[in-house]
Amino acid sequence: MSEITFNDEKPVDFVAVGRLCIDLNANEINRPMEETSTFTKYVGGSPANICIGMARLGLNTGFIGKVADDQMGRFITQYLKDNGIVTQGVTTDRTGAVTGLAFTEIKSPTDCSILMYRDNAADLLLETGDVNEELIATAKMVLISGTALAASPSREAVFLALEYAKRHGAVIAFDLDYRPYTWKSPQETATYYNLAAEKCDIILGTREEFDMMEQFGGNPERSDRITAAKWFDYSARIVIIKHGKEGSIAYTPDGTSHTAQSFPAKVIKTFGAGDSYAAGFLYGLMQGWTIERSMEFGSAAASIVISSHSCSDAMPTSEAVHDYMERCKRGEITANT
Ligand SMILES: Nc1ncnc2c1ncn2[C@@H]1O[C@H](COP(=O)(O)OP(=O)(O)OP(=O)(O)O)[C@@H](O)[C@H]1O
Ligand SMILES: O=C(O)C[C@@H](O)[C@H](O)C(=O)CO
Repeated sequence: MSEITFNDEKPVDFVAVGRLCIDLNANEINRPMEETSTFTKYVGGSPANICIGMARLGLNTGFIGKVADDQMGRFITQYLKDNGIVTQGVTTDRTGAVTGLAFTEIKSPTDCSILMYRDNAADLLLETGDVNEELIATAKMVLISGTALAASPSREAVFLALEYAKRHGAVIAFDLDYRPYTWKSPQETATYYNLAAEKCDIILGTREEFDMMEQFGGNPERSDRITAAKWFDYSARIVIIKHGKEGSIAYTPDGTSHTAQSFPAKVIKTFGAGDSYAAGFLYGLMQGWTIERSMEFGSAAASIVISSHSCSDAMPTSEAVHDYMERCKRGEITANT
């Protein structure tokens, strides 16, 4: 068992707060975007992907975010509904803001990048008045995502969501989801990330994301243990540092570390790994599994998503993850990278 317990009387398992966007993933892969003609449209944005992942795994989920009053915004809201996600916390911008677009370039399984169109993006216009306290009050877990801290008024909305989550006893997870393009300076970024992380029970990020938060000093060796230890003086009960294909490590306040290896994958593109890992890991915790078992499940979910063309649409069911793990054990799946 992990140290984390959930209030079983609450009807909603999981609410994510933050960005709802569109991914346009290149259809002609293994080439630069200059040579790509067609893209497939998917719902995107890290917290959206995680929430869709949790819904696919069978949990009751809801979302708090803002969409543009356009075809893309309506597509996103409908997709969430079709996946059984409660959308009462999804508001619509009325100022003419647009939907953030992420064009993904897949040059090779290990060389992927994202070209962002995020000027006047609706998701960053989420206001404090849009944060649905009623929905948060019904949730066992609330997840925030770092990109929503990049600008006002979304930044204040996230801090209010944290306040509501604390008030109503939700477990709070923070996926660092650091995207440099939405921020003005590294110093500003680290300031707000650190302020938010102080309030969270579970913090998930890559080594590079934690490096960004530690830019004011204190961990020159880039030690995962030192990174994690800092947060146990605040609210954290689990800190996970992800290392891509090398796997991941979790720390708990008693100083114990827990590791997970990655699963083999026929990688198409690497983005979406972190989101599917988060969904699988948090789902495992909510089933009362150990941290190791939850990390293993998250790692297998990540391998499935990176072996697929999309992030959101490829989020697996629980049966699909278990099946994948079995097939890996039998040696039926080997890595291509
Ligand atoms: N090439 C890979 N092969 C197998 N598993 C992988 C690979 N890359 C990532 N993973 C799995 O996904 C998990 C999270 O990956 P990573 O550390 O890259 O997170 P991330 O950087 O947040 O992902 P993203 O690329 O979505 O932003 C890893 O712990 C691992 O289990
Ligand atoms: O909004 C982004 O930054 C891109 C995401 O939409 C995309 O789905 C992704 O990178 C997943 O991690």
